[in-house]
Amino acid sequence: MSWFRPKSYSGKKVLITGGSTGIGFALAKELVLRGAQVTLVARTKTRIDSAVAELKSIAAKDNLGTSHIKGFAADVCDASQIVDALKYAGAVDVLICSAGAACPGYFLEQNMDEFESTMNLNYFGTLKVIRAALPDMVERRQGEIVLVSSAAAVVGVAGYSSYAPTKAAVRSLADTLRNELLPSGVRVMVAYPPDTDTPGYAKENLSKPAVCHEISRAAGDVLYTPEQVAQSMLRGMERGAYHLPSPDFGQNLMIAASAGLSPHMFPAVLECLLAPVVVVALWVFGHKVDGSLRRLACPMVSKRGLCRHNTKRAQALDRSLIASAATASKEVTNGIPRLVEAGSEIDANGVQRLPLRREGWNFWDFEGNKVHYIQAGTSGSPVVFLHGFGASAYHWRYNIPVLAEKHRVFAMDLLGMGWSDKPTGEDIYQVWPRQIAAFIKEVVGGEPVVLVGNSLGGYNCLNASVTTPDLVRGVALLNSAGRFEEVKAEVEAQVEAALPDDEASQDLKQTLRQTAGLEPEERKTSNGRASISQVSTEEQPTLIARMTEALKSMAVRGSIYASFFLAKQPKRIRQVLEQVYISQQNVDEDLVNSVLWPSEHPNAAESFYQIISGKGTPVNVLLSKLDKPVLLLWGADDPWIGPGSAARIERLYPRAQKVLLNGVGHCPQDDAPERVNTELMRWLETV
Ligand SMILES: NC(=O)C1=CN([C@@H]2O[C@H](COP(=O)(O)OP(=O)(O)OC[C@H]3O[C@@H](n4cnc5c(N)ncnc54)[C@H](OP(=O)(O)O)[C@@H]3O)[C@@H](O)[C@H]2O)C=CC1
Ligand SMILES: CCCCCCCCCCCCCCCC(=O)[C@@H](N)CO
Repeated sequence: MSWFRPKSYSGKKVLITGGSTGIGFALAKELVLRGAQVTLVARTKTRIDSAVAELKSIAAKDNLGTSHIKGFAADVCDASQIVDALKYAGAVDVLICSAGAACPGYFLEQNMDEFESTMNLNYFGTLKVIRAALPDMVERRQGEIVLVSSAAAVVGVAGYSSYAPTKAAVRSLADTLRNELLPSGVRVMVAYPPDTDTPGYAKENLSKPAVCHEISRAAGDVLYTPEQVAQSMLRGMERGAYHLPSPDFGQNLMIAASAGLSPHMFPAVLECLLAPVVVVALWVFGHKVDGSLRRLACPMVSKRGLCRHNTKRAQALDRSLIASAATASKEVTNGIPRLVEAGSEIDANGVQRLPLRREGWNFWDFEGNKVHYIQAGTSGSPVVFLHGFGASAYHWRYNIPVLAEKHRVFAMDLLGMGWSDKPTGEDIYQVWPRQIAAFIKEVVGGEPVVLVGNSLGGYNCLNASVTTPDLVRGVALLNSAGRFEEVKAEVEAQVEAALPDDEASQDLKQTLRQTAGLEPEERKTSNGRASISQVSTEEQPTLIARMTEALKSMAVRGSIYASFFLAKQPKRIRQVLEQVYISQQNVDEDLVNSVLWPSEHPNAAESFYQIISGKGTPVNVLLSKLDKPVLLLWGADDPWIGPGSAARIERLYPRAQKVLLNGVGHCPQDDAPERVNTELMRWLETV
């Protein structure tokens, strides 16, 4: 071991998989500062490009060369893409395998798919890259390989059953490779990061079951920065360590204590001295974790008379454990991929409804984004529920169990809201119709559905029915939102009504439309938000005008962000809900939490901004293209989108059936669920 002469990475060619974000990117920054020639590999080109640009600016600031900093888009699960990446990078001196992910959940609640894909990415994605890069290293009798395992490999954190074993496999691979390559001159290292504040960590938090949080809490709830983790790792790499240290001293001791025959992290003398302390500390910590797990599972234990505590959280956990165990056993017997079917509970008034689950129900991948949905019912025609602004699939808590008796029922979280991902690239109003169509095809199975939407969800139902009419049988709109260009549309209707629908009248209609300023009707925008700037590009704006525009949009974004941070307080959420609900008792803690929890996502503010500032095709334009049975199920006492809006839709789409619900507010499905269920079921029979 060269304790006194740290290894230098200056001029070394380093390839980092998963180098575009998180720990991989932090390592890249450290290595660039040490003069290394870094190539990043990840799947998403745009993120690679911005990472490379940032690395170059870091290097430039230190007067280091930037021409050897580059990136290549490749999937580590695909052997041929790996070969291409290695060809692009050239002979690699240091290979760091950081691409990986975790998708926590209860063992019985996860799909087989999640176990397989996580093993595929974390273990085989590491193994395949090493296999491709190694022959050249062996031939040159030099090279370094860093595998990224996790502290979870050693602790078996509850809730990580699809993840921890993949990291244990990575560790074991490192051990065997280290031994096998000992005579070859190729050096192997392995790292065990603690919980680290990365995009990957934010994502896994969305599906983390209560137990995981419980263990983090027992471990002191420390979240390290990727920079801290990368600096520790590099210190270990520089001094020639095999087990690379993490910034968490306790976890390092634990890794050291479980290191078997491999060279330990601490000098043997130090370990001998610390051993008694470590043994006791591990024992204490183990008991602490077991204790919190037992407390969580308490209501189950209580049935056998062992319980002392009975917290609300424990009850919620218990419900979902029991429900999932029941469905899991059903699914395992018929051998089909498992789905978490929504089970129901009974509310204070004796009405059936879904329990709220911190970790959500099912997740499905749409264009690389995680989409959350709830599913119930095994037969009957499919119905898809779409929630409104700030809400989630949970907003259909009273409707799903009832409709599931006669239908296959689905409720999905629109991207940007609920438990679904919050992407920040493309205009969200363009993404939603694609998301809905893909959901119907991939999750529902392609059979056309009836869409039921509330508020912004209603708008999305309309939009999807027009963009992919083949996938939709009918639309129920509950106090649906969306802007109108009504004046124009009404003139248009008058033009249509005034003249007969024959060849001869067409030219005259055209002229009338032009005089009324109706032609061209739609501005072609590739992205709804572009419409303002697009107009100004046509007019060749002055520099001042452009700057004012930029400042204005910054100010708007700033104030919307600020209002988001104010709005996401539980008290505020409750206030707003109480404003728009008539049945105040339905504004309960679960409902508030279902709005609050998703707002804790790091991208939530940006999503909020994009949804508020985005536009999308006006409702009247959508209605003019619509050809489906429509039910307008309208809370008549909605202070936001009152019965006037239903009347407008009726005027533009006379085929619509309208049912006004007196004494009902903006969210009829949750405000007066029984009436909504009855009306919906009745209408569904006729569609
Ligand atoms: N953060 C944490 O708390 C901990 C993380 N770890 C481990 O550290 C490593 C890095 O984690 P973290 O920084 O949080 O991860 P991030 O999710 O922040 O970054 C993951 C990186 O891997 C890339 N990646 C993901 N899938 C693939 C793929 N199939 N092919 C190529 N690249 C891929 C991502 O880019 P793209 O999506 O564009 O492909 C991104 O660059 C992982 O192995 C993780 O398991 C270990 C312990 C704790
Ligand atoms: C001397 C005794 C002290 C013992 C301390 C033990 C603490 C154990 C805590 C385990 C935490 C596991 C984090 C894994 C993070 C991870 O891999 C995911 N975040 C993946 O992204």
